[in-house]
Amino acid sequence: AAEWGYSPTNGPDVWARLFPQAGGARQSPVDICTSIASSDSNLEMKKLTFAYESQSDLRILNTGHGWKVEAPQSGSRLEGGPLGEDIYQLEQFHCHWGETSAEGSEHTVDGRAYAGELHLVHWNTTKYQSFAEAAQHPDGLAVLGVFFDVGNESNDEIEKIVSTLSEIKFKGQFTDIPDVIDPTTFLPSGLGYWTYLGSLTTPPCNECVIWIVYKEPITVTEEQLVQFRCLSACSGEAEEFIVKNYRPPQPLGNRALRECNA
Ligand SMILES: NS(=O)(=O)c1ccc(S(=O)(=O)NCc2cccs2)s1
Ligand SMILES: [Zn+2]
Repeated sequence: AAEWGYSPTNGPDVWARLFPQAGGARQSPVDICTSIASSDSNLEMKKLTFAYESQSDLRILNTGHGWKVEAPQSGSRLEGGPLGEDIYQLEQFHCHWGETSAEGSEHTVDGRAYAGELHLVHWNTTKYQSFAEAAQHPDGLAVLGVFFDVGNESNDEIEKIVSTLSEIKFKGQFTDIPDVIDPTTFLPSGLGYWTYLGSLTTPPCNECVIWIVYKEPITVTEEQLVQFRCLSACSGEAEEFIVKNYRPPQPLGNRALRECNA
């Protein structure tokens, strides 16, 4: 079967042919129209809380669509906010970027794209026995989205990722990140967020994600994004750089978009 990707022949506009869910009514990402976001009082009451472990030797993989850090953290907990009474556990994190820093995020805010977007993927361990099972249910996954702004300060935690990319230039390659990674450091200082019910933003586009998108971006440098774009989408000598791997916004439809100004 033809491999999905982000080019005109295998990109977001044709995913629904191979992956029917991609044409569903609760797809992600979406454009966050700040004027329709409703500040929902009970989000304020149930504070979103997270607790992560610092881990070293996490495996980073070139998936052919970007890099992904496998971080199954049985000790991590994400709960509260829009997550009801369930506890979600970190499974992996990855990010999306564009050919230039004028684009790259998946979610947009009042039509504005950021230079990239980090996704911390969690699954509902209260209700489900595995990540794969959770991904088959409407409340199975919770993904924290963090926007990237380009600035002069290099992001030290992202630098730990960047420093391994030369070892995983080709699709299928993986290596261990020697540095200690603390996922908390990826989060912005301001913890206000928007939340809505959506999907995976890549095939199979399962409609199983409770999205939590932080309002405040974190800063990375242009050089760090340039390094992301040097990853190859192929496993062999042929070089096809992963210069963009974001899905454009999908219709919000009649979904509620809520905000919490933590
Ligand atoms: N951009 S995003 O955070 O919405 C993700 C897209 C894919 C993700 S996954 O790596 O968790 N695979 C999901 C699965 C594949 C098959 C069964 S579940 S997370
Ligand atoms: Zn993602």
